[in-house]
Amino acid sequence: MEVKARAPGKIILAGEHAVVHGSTAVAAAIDLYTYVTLTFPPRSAENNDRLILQLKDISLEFSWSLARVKEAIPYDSSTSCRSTPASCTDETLKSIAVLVEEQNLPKDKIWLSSGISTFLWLYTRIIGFNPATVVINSELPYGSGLGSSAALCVALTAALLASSISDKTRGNDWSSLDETNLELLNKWAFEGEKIIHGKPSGIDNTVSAYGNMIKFCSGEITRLQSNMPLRMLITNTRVGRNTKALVSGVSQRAVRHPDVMNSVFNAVDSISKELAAIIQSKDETSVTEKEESIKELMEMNQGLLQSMGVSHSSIETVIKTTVKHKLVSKLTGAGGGGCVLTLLPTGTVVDKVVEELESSGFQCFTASIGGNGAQVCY
Ligand SMILES: Nc1ncnc2c1ncn2[C@@H]1O[C@H](COP(=O)(O)OP(=O)(O)OP(=O)(O)O)[C@@H](O)[C@H]1O
Ligand SMILES: C[C@@](O)(CCO)CC(=O)[O-]
Ligand SMILES: [Mg+2]
Repeated sequence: MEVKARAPGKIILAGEHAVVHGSTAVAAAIDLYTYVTLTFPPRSAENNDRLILQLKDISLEFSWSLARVKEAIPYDSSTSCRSTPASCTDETLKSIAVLVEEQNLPKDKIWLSSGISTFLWLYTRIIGFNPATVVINSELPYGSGLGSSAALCVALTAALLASSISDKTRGNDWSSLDETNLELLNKWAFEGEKIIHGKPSGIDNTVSAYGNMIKFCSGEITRLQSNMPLRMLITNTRVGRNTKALVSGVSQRAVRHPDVMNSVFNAVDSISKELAAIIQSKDETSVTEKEESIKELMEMNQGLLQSMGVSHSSIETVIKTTVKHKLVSKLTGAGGGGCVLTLLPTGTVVDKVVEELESSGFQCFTASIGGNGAQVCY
């Protein structure tokens, strides 16, 4: 039996980091996906005692004997049920880390360890100790602020949950999960994100699961309906970074300067709320006026992100370059490198700015904003 699932990456239009501390943030799905294909071998097959993971786009394969996995991951019946998402304990995570170490990841791919640990946790909790081959392929740059970790957790969980849904309509079309399964999927994906991010807010897995555009605050989701054209240029600085470390850095700054950081987080909250209101507004305000307001909000958000300590010289270079072309930019996702968003007001011609950014070694692309969430195909 084979099940396929896909989940999109995302951009955060406003509110990253502050959202971890209870502020509002606004995020949208983009049309770049992570794909997961799950195949269960027939009982008679040769590899029916193994769990195999293939990362297609980076040409890596991992394989565990199920007996070894069973031995390493403590079995606790209270946490091994598909319908009750649970957190991975520190003890279990240590055992899983040993299973990952045994695969001897190449030194330059050590950053994949948390993703592989998350795979083992989600797989064994949702499916149990059954043999399968899981193939993962992603269109998203890894660790660049476009939610590669969340797309992995959401697509993988979608495939795992879908494999045991009895009411399957077979065919080649992608279909969304029903609300109940979507809610369950989002909870499991959040547990996966915890392994990769440490202390995620849940916004990345939520927008990847539900798609479209959302306003998110302390786990509360408001689906947004955009009433204006919204085009963004995405520039990947190609500077690698790690969301877990950046989130932890902001938390440490908040411990050192609680009053200042609370004011910063409150300001971000207001920015996100105002941005959501502009995007949804159906009043008489012209698109140009709305775009001017969004520009200013993005500029202020970037300033506050800088004061949280998550900007980077490469991000500043992108911002300065786009300002020369009268365009406004902000980092998106965790910062520290990764991707930068540049608002493209109606009628903007991007050729010149893209040329200048790419000549500095950055990679530019546009993506359609606010599309599908998680989908499955049987
Ligand atoms: N397709 C994948 N296969 C295996 N591991 C993955 C995959 N995608 C992401 N990961 C894991 O997620 C990590 C990157 O997650 P991280 O949260 O740091 O960045 P991001 O999600 O791309 O950006 P952001 O969180 O800012 O949106 C990688 O180091 C890897 O461990
Ligand atoms: C930096 C952060 O706010 C967004 C990462 O895309 C972390 C999170 O919300 O989990
Ligand atoms: Mg992430």
